[in-house]
Amino acid sequence: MGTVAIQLSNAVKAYGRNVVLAGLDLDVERGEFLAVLGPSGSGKSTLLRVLAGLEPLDGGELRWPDSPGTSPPIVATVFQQPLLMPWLTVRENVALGGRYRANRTRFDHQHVDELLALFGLADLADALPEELSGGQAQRVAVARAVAIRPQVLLLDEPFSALDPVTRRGLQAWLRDATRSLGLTVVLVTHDVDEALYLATRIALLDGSGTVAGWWRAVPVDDHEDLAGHPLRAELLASYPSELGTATRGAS
Ligand SMILES: Nc1ncnc2c1ncn2[C@@H]1O[C@H](COP(=O)(O)OP(=O)(O)OP(=O)(O)O)[C@@H](O)[C@H]1O
Repeated sequence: MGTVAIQLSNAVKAYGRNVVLAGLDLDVERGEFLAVLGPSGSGKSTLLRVLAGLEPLDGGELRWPDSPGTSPPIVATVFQQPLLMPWLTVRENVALGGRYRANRTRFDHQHVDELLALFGLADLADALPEELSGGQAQRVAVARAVAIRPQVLLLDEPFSALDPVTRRGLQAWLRDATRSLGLTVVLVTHDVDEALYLATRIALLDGSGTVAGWWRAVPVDDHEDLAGHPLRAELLASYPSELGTATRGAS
């Protein structure tokens, strides 16, 4: 196992009588791309909010073994919707991320320009969000998140609202971008193929608030190779058909 960046132990989270995380253990290794799979309502978004520090736990512990002292790593989160500031240009939206970091009052123009170039947004720098396609807007959202120079990037189904072709393109782009930045990534998704294309490790939630199984994965280079991916059938067979009905676990 690699160096553990985030460790969640025996996590419990309930909304009233609805117990969403029921003693869940999860670790995130530094530099990995972890995909968390699970059916709708299994607690993926809740788990991500817990990892982001946006949601307090009712039980258990969140630790950052790899960080100095007890301070958490710098974590950036991207949600299903891009949530861009509609009155700011692409450049200003991306710069906003960098400005929040360390309470900067001025934009780091060079860093913003580098990100715009890396994310293929240079030509759109002066566009407003209303002029962007869904895929372009989500790229801006990721660039804005990365502008705070995070160690960990948390992604909550960032491409779920996009058409399949755009989605594939963005998956390829995300993989290249996060690799070149050396980020630790946690992606929650209900799409087995998205997990197999992107992830170096996969956790499947069982629909009862714990993890049904873990898999090490070797991402494929081409979407066309996903149909024959050796883990695909196993993951699909293990996938809970509804909440609380995982068919079998895996190691
Ligand atoms: N803020 C909240 N208040 C009350 N209940 C919540 C809240 N957030 C989530 N829940 C409930 O927790 C459960 C898990 O929701 P969550 O959004 O984490 O699941 P999910 O796996 O991400 O689902 P989806 O794939 O549909 O987004 C659901 O029953 C949901 O209704």
